[in-house]
Amino acid sequence: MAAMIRKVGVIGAGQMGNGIAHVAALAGLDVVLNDLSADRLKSAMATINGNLSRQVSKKIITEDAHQKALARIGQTDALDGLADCDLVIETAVEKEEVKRKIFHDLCAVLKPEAIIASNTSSISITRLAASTDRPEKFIGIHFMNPVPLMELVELIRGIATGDATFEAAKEFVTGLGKQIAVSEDFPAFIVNRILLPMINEAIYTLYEGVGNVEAIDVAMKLGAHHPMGPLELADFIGLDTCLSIMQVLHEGLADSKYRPCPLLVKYVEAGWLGRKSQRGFYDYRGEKPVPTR
Ligand SMILES: CC(=O)CC(=O)SCCNC(=O)CCNC(=O)[C@H](O)C(C)(C)COP(=O)(O)OP(=O)(O)OC[C@H]1O[C@@H](n2cnc3c(N)ncnc32)[C@H](O)[C@@H]1OP(=O)(O)O
Ligand SMILES: NC(=O)C1=CN([C@@H]2O[C@H](COP(=O)(O)OP(=O)(O)OC[C@H]3O[C@@H](n4cnc5c(N)ncnc54)[C@H](OP(=O)(O)O)[C@@H]3O)[C@@H](O)[C@H]2O)C=CC1
Repeated sequence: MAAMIRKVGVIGAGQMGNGIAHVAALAGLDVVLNDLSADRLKSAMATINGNLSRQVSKKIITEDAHQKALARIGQTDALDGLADCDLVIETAVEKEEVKRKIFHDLCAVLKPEAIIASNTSSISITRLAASTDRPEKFIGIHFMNPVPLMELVELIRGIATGDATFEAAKEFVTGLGKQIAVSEDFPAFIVNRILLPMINEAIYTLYEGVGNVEAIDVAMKLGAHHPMGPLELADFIGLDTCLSIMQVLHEGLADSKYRPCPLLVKYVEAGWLGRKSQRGFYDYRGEKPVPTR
């Protein structure tokens, strides 16, 4: 584990923040999880506890490791609770103005030698770095969902990211037992540059009536051996996040092939964001997910 990274701050206690706190604590690091409300933090701790228990019942970790990891995670609803962290990873919503405001406020309280990272799915690391007081200590550390299960983390250097920051991030990620893929700082990096247009095309396939939700997901699961169908995966990622990534691709690469499907826009406008809001391409409110089209 990177000698200099002992305490990790995580901003945003959503599905990614929970996962990052979970794997960092299991790796023996002290973690401080931040979100806007105490209620959100309480439910995040319950989720992390449940996910650790799942790993105990699958014999992936011991009950002792579960309890020690939980005890390593502190919580704060104020950014100054992160002041003495060695690394702070931002995992708030995929909206550039929200992230820029967080970095501005964080820099005012965070110790100067600390590294700041964003888990953004798509937004320019160079641009986000420019909203901090330390672009040479800023980097993209992009985990995949669900964090405890997925092996890959993308590392993205902004134009100003220093070698020492890159090496410390690499050591941190490797210490979590993850593999690294290095991506240049272009919209949506590697995984989402390839994955999200596929998901968007699946939504066009639904929009144009080529197949219904079930047919599209079964086709890709059994016909292409994808572990989840593209619409099931979109719900899993979050439709708001999928739309934001497509918008960054569309604007950043100025190519109509990245146009977000109007049906995706409509679902987000309805507040049907997938699993996290209980409704998306499937309705999750009953015992089993039911297709909404
Ligand atoms: C958008 C971005 O910026 C980048 C991205 O992340 S893109 C998304 C990348 N991820 C993928 O493509 C995932 C594709 N799906 C898969 O690989 C597999 O379905 C999977 C690994 C997620 C699940 O594998 P599985 O063997 O079926 O797991 P299983 O034990 O049945 O668990 C499934 C469930 O637990 C989650 N899960 C399992 N163990 C977990 C753990 N320890 N912690 C957190 N979540 C866990 C699963 O997502 C799912 O949730 P529910 O039970 O609530 O429905
Ligand atoms: N979902 C995915 O598959 C992946 C997502 N990512 C990226 O990770 C980030 C988070 O995504 P995800 O976890 O799915 O999103 P979620 O919507 O699950 O969680 C985001 C969390 O951030 C909180 N939040 C919002 N604003 C602030 C703020 N100013 N300060 C602190 N917390 C805040 C939200 O609170 P509230 O709900 O109260 O607004 C929520 O708890 C995004 O940048 C996304 O692109 C990266 C890889 C995969």
